[in-house]
Amino acid sequence: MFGARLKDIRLSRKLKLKELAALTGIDVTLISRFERGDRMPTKNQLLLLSEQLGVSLAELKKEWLADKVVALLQYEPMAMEALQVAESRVEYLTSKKVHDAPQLSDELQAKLDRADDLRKRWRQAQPLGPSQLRRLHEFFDIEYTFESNRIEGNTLTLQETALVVNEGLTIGGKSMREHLEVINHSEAIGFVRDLVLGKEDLSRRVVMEIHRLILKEVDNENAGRHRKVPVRISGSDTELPQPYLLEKLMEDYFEYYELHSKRLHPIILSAEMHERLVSIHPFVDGNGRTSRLVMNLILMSRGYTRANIKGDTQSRLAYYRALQQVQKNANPDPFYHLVADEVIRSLEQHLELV
Ligand SMILES: Nc1ncnc2c1ncn2[C@@H]1O[C@H](COP(=O)(O)OP(=O)(O)OP(=O)(O)O)[C@@H](O)[C@H]1O
Repeated sequence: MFGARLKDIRLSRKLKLKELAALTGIDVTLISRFERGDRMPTKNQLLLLSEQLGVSLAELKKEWLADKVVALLQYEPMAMEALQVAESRVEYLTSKKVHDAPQLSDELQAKLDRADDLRKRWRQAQPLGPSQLRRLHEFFDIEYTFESNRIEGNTLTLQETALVVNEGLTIGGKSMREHLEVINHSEAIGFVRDLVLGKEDLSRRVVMEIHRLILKEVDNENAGRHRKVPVRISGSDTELPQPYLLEKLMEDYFEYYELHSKRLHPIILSAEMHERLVSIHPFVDGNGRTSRLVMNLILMSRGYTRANIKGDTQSRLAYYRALQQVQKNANPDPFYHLVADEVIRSLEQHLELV
């Protein structure tokens, strides 16, 4: 217990109560109450006590926090269950170093610098004429829909995707679902573009709306709603959070964004928000497509062009492996590189066409 520990340390330092009070500036009766467990010090008082007693703040704080948890749970019949739930949340938050800025290698920093140079050139090329803009959109939107849906297993070719989106044609031998996936993804790109134009930032509403568009008519019951069942990612043994954790994890997700949106490089931020969303996996289906659109909303709203992660087998496996590196080894580096490479490639392609 905190009080007993505090008293032990004070006595081991051969200090009387009033001596510690004089050293810390904390009232003598208050310190006596701390030691009896009648009162708890504030964070500031904790710091003063640790400094004057020559004991690490972490050591004191551990006892202090444990007492707070006990005080909260001691008369609750569900105390042990609540602790288990809290434990997995805390594990998630600490493993992701939620509040730390990541360390970037020189190689990665060089890529970010290169992307920023290209972005500057892309900005200088603005504004584009309406017909040029339309051609660019047509070209890159179709390619993006094709690749993102290919990752998910959609079998329409690039040409077929273009025919469905541009001409409204139906492709013989392909399911209704595959057609809807193409149309929906294309609509979701339009939604993201409107957000960028209207300067609307990432938010819960935005994520839910992107997801709703992705699953519209394909699975209306789950479109724009969190899953209520446990899920697995096929071919991966990554443990995904139980449904009852989703609300809190999504709250943390948006809190992370708020805390980091102005601190991280936009490419790193977009990679983080992508990876975090797929690792929470809040939806029964469509998590990948939604997360890739979220990543692109972040990039586009900061003046970059879209990162288009490819759906061929080799690229898909590299993408999955990079995600797995974050989930299993808390190593985001390969995923940062992957996103940075795609942003650079995309900017180069856009610049070639203007
Ligand atoms: N360890 C992992 N291995 C593979 N995919 C992972 C992993 N962790 C997260 N994911 C993400 O999960 C997505 C698959 O989830 P889900 O099937 O819900 O999404 P989808 O949009 O329907 O499909 P897809 O993302 O394949 O297009 C992958 O695309 C990837 O973004």
